[in-house]
Amino acid sequence: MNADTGNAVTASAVDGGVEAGKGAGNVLEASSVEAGYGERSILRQLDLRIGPGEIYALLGGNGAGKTTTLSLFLGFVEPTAGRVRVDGFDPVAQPVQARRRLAYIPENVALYEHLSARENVAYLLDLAGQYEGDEAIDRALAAAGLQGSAFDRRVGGFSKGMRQKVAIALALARSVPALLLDEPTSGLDPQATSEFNRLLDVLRDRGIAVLMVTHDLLSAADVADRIGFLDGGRLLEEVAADGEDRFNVRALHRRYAEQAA
Ligand SMILES: Nc1ncnc2c1ncn2[C@@H]1O[C@H](COP(=O)(O)OP(=O)(O)OP(=O)(O)O)[C@@H](O)[C@H]1O
Repeated sequence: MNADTGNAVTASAVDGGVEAGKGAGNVLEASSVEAGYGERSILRQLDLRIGPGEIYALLGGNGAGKTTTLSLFLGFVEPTAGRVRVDGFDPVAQPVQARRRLAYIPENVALYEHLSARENVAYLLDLAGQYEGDEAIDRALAAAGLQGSAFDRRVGGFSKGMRQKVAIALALARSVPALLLDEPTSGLDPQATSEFNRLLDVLRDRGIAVLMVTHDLLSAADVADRIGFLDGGRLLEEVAADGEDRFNVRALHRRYAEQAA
């Protein structure tokens, strides 16, 4: 995918304030969706619903349609049947409203390399017409787990984990109800992965609906509230976290390996 965090922000700059969402219960919703590229059908009867404060991990082998699912919510792929909503708005028919309610964090976060973390967030918020002073930005950067000493450093030298924190700070400062993540833990070491997962806990506490596309079963089992398995554009199975043990990781792994085979 080519979109970056800035695209969503820029597109949203034209829309005024974010009024209460129209989606009753579900922030991200795909119902009986058929979608593809040209004549090629990719997503088949896709049903996906993610509520406020819910973290949903979408797993599936290469080519299963995970990124296409993210593209649906971003309005880059138009369904040929069914319905897609972001906080009640149709991403194709109402792109400005839908994108204003959405933050998208790609596998590699694109930032302005010569600007500091604080300047990046300030600039992107300003473009969105949502700049409310540096104090709010500092609060968002701190909530995203970035160390204070990094606020004024150019992001050019930041690790993937630090760049994600800047992008999440932007999402927090924009007060978006929904967040899309594309393979957020690929290339992160176990400590950075664990830090990232704890950051998702913060997003859950703030009531943000998170759709995370990933191959990282352990991370999904650690942080997700529900895990969905996509295969050939169909959602084959959904499992929900249950009790203290949350998920049976061995069973999940078996399931995933069978499906990918
Ligand atoms: N822009 C496009 N035009 C045509 N076909 C595409 C396009 N983007 C993706 N596809 C095809 O759609 C199918 C699903 O791709 P998608 O990127 O959604 O899968 P994925 O589950 O994200 O895979 P991966 O884990 O490899 O990222 C693949 O067969 C892919 O080749």
